[in-house]
Amino acid sequence: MQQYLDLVESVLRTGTYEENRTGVDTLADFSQHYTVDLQAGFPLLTTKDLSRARWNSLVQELLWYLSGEEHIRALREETGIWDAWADEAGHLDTAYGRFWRRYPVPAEADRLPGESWPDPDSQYLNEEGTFDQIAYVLDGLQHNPESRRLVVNAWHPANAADSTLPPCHYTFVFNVQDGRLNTHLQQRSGDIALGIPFNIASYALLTHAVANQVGLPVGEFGHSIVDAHIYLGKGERGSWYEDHAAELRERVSAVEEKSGYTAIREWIEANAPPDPEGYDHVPGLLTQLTRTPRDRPEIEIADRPLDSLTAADITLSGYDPAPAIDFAVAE
Ligand SMILES: Nc1nc(=O)c2c([nH]1)NC[C@@H]1CN(c3ccc(C(=O)N[C@@H](CCC(=O)O)C(=O)O)cc3)CN21
Ligand SMILES: O=c1ccn([C@H]2C[C@H](O)[C@@H](COP(=O)(O)O)O2)c(=O)[nH]1
Repeated sequence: MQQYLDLVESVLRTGTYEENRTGVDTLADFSQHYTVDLQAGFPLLTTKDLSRARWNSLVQELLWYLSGEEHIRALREETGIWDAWADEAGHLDTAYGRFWRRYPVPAEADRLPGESWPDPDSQYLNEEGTFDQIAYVLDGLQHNPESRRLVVNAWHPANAADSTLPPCHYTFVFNVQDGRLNTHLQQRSGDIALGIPFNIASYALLTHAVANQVGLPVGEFGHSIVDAHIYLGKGERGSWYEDHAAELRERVSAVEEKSGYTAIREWIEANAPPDPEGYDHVPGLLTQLTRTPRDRPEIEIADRPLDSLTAADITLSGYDPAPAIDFAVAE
């Protein structure tokens, strides 16, 4: 997907050196946006291999969001990608599905005069009194597809203020135009090497699943990322970039052929302190920039209700990626 390579290149070309809570410093760029045509194939990156365990992690993560579960007890049987942020019992400070499917609604006594809230027998309310945003948007797409209010919000300000990991992808909107289902995602913070490839594929998959459900063809995926960043490594490796970010920007800006990215990688490996664990994502992303995106794979999702979808209902075909690249996750 060329849009991903353009994003990587843009952060390398204009990003600035920033510190953050993880202790792994970043090169960060403000406000990135792109759109992807979902009719032109499924946007699973082909410039690195995301098949097998990685694809399974991605699919299971989306099914977990849709399950509405606030814990990862079932998810962690399938993948370890959320383990570092959960406690022994599998609970998280913030779980996407909890807010997608069970957004808290004020108790009657806490409602202000004149405010509108659903009737107790509303089809969107769960038995516990929470609001099912997915049921709301599915119903809207079926009965009122021209609506411009088909928003799902994972951000609860009071939870976010206290959480160790508030949602990164925090609001999405379905928007039907020209008879096609578009999805726009708003993300406050994006880990370009690890999180973003998952986020793109995950929301593309969600768009296909919802499109199937409501009988619409897929349209486009639009993605806005506020703090788009590349992790630079721990300790001395990370701080090496503080003095070399400007030179990196110049070198990337001057590249004319893909082989130029290999030369920058060699310059880093020859000069920067070692990074045995792979917390520096720049070399692996430069490798991806040397690669040409291949034809996109296709996705097929069995025709069954969203709530009963399993991984076996989702089939990826024609995926022919370049070799895998390992990146370590900053916690
Ligand atoms: N720094 C950071 N980046 C993230 O992308 C991220 C977080 N933290 N914290 C919460 C979630 C967890 N997510 C993650 C966590 C790990 C991988 C990861 O390690 N991916 C590997 C392979 C994973 C596998 O074995 O399936 C990859 O190569 O894509 C991806 C997304 C996305 N989020
Ligand atoms: O879906 C996700 C989830 C997380 N991320 C990344 C973005 C940041 O690198 C970290 C979160 O750290 P904050 O300090 O809370 O921003 O996780 C992602 O890219 N995609």
